[in-house]
Amino acid sequence: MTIENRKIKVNDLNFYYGKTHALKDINIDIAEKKVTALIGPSGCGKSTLIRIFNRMCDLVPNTKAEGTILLGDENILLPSVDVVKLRCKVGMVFQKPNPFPKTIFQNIAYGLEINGNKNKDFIRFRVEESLKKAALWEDVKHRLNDSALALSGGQQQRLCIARALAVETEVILFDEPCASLDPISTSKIEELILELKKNYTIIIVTHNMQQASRISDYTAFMYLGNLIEFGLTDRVFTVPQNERTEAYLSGRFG
Ligand SMILES: Nc1ncnc2c1ncn2[C@@H]1O[C@H](COP(=O)(O)OP(=O)(O)OP(=O)(O)O)[C@@H](O)[C@H]1O
Repeated sequence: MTIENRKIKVNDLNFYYGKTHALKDINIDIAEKKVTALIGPSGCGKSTLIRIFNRMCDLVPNTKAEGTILLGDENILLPSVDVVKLRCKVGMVFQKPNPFPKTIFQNIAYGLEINGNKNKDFIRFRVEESLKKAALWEDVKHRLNDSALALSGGQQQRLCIARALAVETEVILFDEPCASLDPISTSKIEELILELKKNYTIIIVTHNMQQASRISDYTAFMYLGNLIEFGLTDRVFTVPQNERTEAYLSGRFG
């Protein structure tokens, strides 16, 4: 499927963990400032695919990636890519909120400081701006020096989102961001994702089909390392073209 306003282009991507062929000939375009959901049964390669977009997969020994992934014009799979810079552009939010055991303020300032920002006014401005964008400012503005670990699970997840937004982020990867949250915190994160897509390109892995249909513009269905079907979410959910997509969406496997 051709996407207008493409932010990422994946060409003939194969990925191996040792002998395990986890991603097979993946070709997919990710639209700019839209939400793309990756769905499919356990072990189909969703997390592997999302983790390649900021080279988190490099952290696993004995892996191999083949093919190209263009972010703008840059092939992010090239060994010469500066992964620290890449991870600033392509931020990630995990299943379980993982704030640093530091204050709320320091959690967000950290990414700016390791990027060489020394201007305290700028850092304060960015911390406030990021917390506002993550809909957390009102909750924490009077206690920025409290430990981040004292926040609720939903607040911690919004803090992790704010942390991802503080640097020069263009793409945000969400790997099952609501899996450990209650329904109210989940709906806040969903609202936030819809707000964030005005300015950011978003890719989300989810096991929750309702969530995928509520918040995504495009859906990719994966199975055994293959990309089986990809298209506009409304179309994939209402008239799936592949029988495995249809079986998965109707709860017949997975
Ligand atoms: N660190 C690893 N080392 C070896 N094999 C791995 C590793 N991580 C994943 N795999 C394998 O790669 C394949 C894809 O796994 P992946 O975690 O990407 O699937 P998934 O669709 O995200 O699954 P889930 O929904 O259960 O999280 C599986 O066969 C898995 O066993």
